[in-house]
Amino acid sequence: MFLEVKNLTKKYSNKTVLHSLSFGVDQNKILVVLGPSGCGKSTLLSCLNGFITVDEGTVFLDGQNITKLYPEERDITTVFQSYSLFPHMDVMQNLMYGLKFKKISRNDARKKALKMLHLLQMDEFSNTKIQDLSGGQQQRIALGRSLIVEPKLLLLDEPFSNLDEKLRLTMRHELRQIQKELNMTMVFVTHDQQEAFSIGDQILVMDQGQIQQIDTGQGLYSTPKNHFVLKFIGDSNLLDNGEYIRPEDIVIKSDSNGDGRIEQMDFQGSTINYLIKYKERVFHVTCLNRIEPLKVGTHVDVQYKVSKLEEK
Ligand SMILES: Nc1ncnc2c1ncn2[C@@H]1O[C@H](COP(=O)(O)OP(=O)(O)OP(=O)(O)O)[C@@H](O)[C@H]1O
Repeated sequence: MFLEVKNLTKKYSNKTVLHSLSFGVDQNKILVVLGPSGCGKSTLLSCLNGFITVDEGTVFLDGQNITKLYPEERDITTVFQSYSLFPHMDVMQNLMYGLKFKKISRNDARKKALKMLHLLQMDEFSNTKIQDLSGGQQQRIALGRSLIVEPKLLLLDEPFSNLDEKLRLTMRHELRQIQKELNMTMVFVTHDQQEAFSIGDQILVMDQGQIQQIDTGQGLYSTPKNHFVLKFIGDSNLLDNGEYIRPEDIVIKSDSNGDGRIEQMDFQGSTINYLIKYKERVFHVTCLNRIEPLKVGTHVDVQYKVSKLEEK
């Protein structure tokens, strides 16, 4: 494993925030750390980049034990939610800043910065002042400034959460393109499961400082290991004994003799969400928008597929 974390524990004045975490990330892959607010995501990143010290455990990067190194001794850069660019410098100066501490000529630094601008699709902004950039453009430059020093590991702490929905989608796509182009290894923190699905090669689901499951997005969705993951990832209709039905696993058809009834209809565009009453219970149902939406009060025939948690 390129990044290997073993039994990492972090306490804040006797309160354990990270409980003996062990996981790894292969080279050139993106691990997404996904969990609710306060579960310890940012603390984990700070343990990796060395901003805080760990109480127990080890961190190996590319075979080197970096657990006790100072941040500047680790070959790791971090992109934050706030862009933390230098407002008095222009785009090129911001990009070239990190290279000042590397032994490369000013000319080579300039070439690298121009190449990075091109990769970020921002060629025409080289001399633009930071305050004249939009939020999305600033975050691109912040990303470029971290990437230009070619760190072994890039950490990203909710980097797109200040951007609007559409830009977030674009940035996710662009990040994956850039990651492939530069062969970067990344740990990306988010509380947004759609973001985790679209970015992560692997997703580490965390709750209260404990790893709940590490898997691909598809793996988490199709085989959640416990109730937390089941409830946190996607929507589901919980039954008894660890059984559940995903909303898309219920098929409804208008049928005046059917024993289901539409209680609510929520039009979403490409999909339609329904609440149906069936056998004295309420179920969430998601259908593709292929037929005319069923009206509240319509009786429906109900077919479904039940899934089961491996652990209860
Ligand atoms: N410097 C600190 N001193 C004491 N407790 C802290 C400190 N920093 C974080 N904590 C606590 O540690 C826990 C984890 O916080 P952390 O910021 O890592 O969570 P998070 O998952 O990143 O949350 P969010 O998504 O809201 O940013 C929380 O209970 C928080 O209150």
